[in-house]
Amino acid sequence: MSATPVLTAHGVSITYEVDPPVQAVKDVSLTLHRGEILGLAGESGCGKTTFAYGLNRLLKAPAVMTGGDVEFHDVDGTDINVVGLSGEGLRRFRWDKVSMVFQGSMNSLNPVMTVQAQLEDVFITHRPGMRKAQRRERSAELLELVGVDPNRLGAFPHELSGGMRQRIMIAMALALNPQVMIMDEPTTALDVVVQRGIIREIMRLRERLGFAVIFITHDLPLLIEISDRIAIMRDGAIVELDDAEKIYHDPQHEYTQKLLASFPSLRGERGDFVRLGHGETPVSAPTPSGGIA
Ligand SMILES: Nc1ncnc2c1ncn2[C@@H]1O[C@H](COP(=O)(O)OP(=O)(O)OP(=O)(O)O)[C@@H](O)[C@H]1O
Repeated sequence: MSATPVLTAHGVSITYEVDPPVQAVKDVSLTLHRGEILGLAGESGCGKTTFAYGLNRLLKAPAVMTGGDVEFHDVDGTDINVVGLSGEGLRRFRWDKVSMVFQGSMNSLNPVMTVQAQLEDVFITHRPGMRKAQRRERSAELLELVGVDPNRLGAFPHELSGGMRQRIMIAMALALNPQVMIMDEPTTALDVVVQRGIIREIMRLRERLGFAVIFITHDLPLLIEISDRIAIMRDGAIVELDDAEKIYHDPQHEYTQKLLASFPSLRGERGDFVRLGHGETPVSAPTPSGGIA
């Protein structure tokens, strides 16, 4: 993992303009480094999703960004002011540079279109120069990347399990080789075994393709295992941000300590959840030092 920034948020504040107004995000600053997994943890309602939407310019009324900047530092050296994007610029930025996977995204697949048609749609919209054969080839390659048999390209969403559909959403988010993926509770709706399989896949893909991840969940034990750094959010603000190892062994903020204490399962070795299944041999997972365990 490098210490080169890929996405920077400065003093982001977001309010839902309802009566009375809800200030959901309060002056949040955060730097995501190229290739890192940054976990964002906090109780339900603390503002994680609102902040993630703000990062990717996905906020809709009544949510308003009342302050702050978001900057994307492209691999080609260009800095993009995300808050200032609109129209075509915004369309090109989303999915291409920063993509997003949500908890419920597996249900947002179109029920009357095959997987193939939905993957190809991404290319038709964003890569109009691509020929049909190239689109097909890339769609098959993407399914393979996320561990789904390319023979399933002709399937409709209802013919696939929840885990497979979520993998397909991850394939779509990967389609244009984004430099950042924002994952908001991407596996929460799935059972633990399927969840572990998908998380492992994300870790492997990250190793292979080098994108950075903002991984949002209230599941702190999971974040401790997979993240390089963790930000703890409470009531719209980040109260602590540090290396995962430090958050686990030496949390500074009282709220972080409380949050950790609320997970009695946090007793095993860091990495066990992802690496060790029932009787399985360990697979590669990043360690806090950035190496492979
Ligand atoms: N459309 C809305 N109108 C008014 N308030 C909202 C709206 N959406 C969210 N909020 C409020 O904004 C705050 C932050 O919500 P947000 O969904 O970002 O939290 P979260 O940490 O992602 O929670 P969860 O883990 O449950 O998804 C909460 O107080 C919530 O009630």
